Amino acid sequence: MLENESVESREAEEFIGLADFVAEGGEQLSFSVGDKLLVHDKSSEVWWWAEFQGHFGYVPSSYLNQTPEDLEEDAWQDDEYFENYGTLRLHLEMLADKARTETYRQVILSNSATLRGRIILDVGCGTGVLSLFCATLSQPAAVYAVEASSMAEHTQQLVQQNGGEEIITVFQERVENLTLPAKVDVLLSEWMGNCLLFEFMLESVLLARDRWLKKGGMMWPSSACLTVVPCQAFSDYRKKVEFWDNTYGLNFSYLKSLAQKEFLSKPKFSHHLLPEDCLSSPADVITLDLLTIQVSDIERLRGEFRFTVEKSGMFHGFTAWFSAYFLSLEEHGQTIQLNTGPHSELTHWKQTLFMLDAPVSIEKGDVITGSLCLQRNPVWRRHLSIIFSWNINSTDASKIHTKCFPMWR
Ligand SMILES: NC(=[NH2+])NCCC[C@H]1O[C@@H](n2cnc3c(N)ncnc32)[C@H](O)[C@@H]1O
Repeated sequence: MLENESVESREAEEFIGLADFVAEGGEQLSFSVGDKLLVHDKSSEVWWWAEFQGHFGYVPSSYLNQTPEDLEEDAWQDDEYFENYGTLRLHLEMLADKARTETYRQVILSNSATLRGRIILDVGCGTGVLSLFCATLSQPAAVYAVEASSMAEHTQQLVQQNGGEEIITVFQERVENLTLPAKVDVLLSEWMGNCLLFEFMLESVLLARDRWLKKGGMMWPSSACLTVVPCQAFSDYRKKVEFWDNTYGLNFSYLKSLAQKEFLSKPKFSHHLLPEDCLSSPADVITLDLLTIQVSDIERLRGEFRFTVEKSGMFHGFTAWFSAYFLSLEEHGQTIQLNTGPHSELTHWKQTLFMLDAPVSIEKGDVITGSLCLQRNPVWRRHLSIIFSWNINSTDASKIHTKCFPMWR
């Protein structure tokens, strides 16, 4: 053991667990999200020799994150985050997204009578477009438009130039640090990131809800869900991996494993999934009730799925997207849905593609069962890991495949 320790104690690096890992077989080492492990040997790409609480074993490198020595930048990366939102680029992208912006406009228009005399909080108002919809399409008593970035200075101007200054008060502040004049009847926000949670602005929305939403108040969106479908992705796989088989007549297939690691280990944002590439009907795997969900719940969200393949083809991976639902303020009013999936009008989020390391040929009637886990990054608080576990036509635990996709750290 002494010899082992002297070898082990050399150049050990500290890493942090991004998600729970359950060892299969004696050689592997189990750990939970947030655990700090000492990695002694990274000679293999995929499996590292690590130590945790005096035990040694192999751990999957994709489940580990380097712990920043001293977190010189804050874990929320707020400076960079709010600097980005202080420029027009992202706001133009969101405002140019008609499906997104028109849905919110429709929600306010169809509830305009009931909004009369109410107080509305717009969390992360950006240019103030939603607050201006409230002030021009209905007669609320007040709208509190909260925006932490420097965009708020322009928002003040836009409110004045669109006749909203009687109703709308703009606050340039993080909503968590804010004292409002009164509690509110409606909390309105467009907080959804890629795969629903990325950026974790939802935490700010929930903290604002807990502090400022009146009992019986309305959350808009009221609920949201993450939807998943097994899919084909021939073009992506051809362009990223098969490309190396024949590169100007040369055989570069030696690079394919590097290509898999570089291009397939992270999710692909802004993927445009075509309906014909869906291998089965999609399923809502995770659903959030925005009135009752707690901040602690969003550390780790998990859902199961079971897909019956409806067409033979190649199983390249999974595609995910989200929907948001807006309950009516009127007793029997109609719920409005913003669906960012392949069967709805394209939005700026598009969909997110998660590719398997190697595609699997699949037949009509095959059954893909498994689970999806959204695990918040224990260090970088706006990031998460998405872990897919699945198997095909079997419930035999030994045949379960698992892949952990960091988004992004
Ligand atoms: N759907 C998204 N993924 N992002 C769109 C909304 C993001 C807007 O909310 C602002 N914002 C984000 N977090 C906060 C916060 N805690 N307090 C105030 N404004 C915020 C941010 O500056 C930006 O203008």
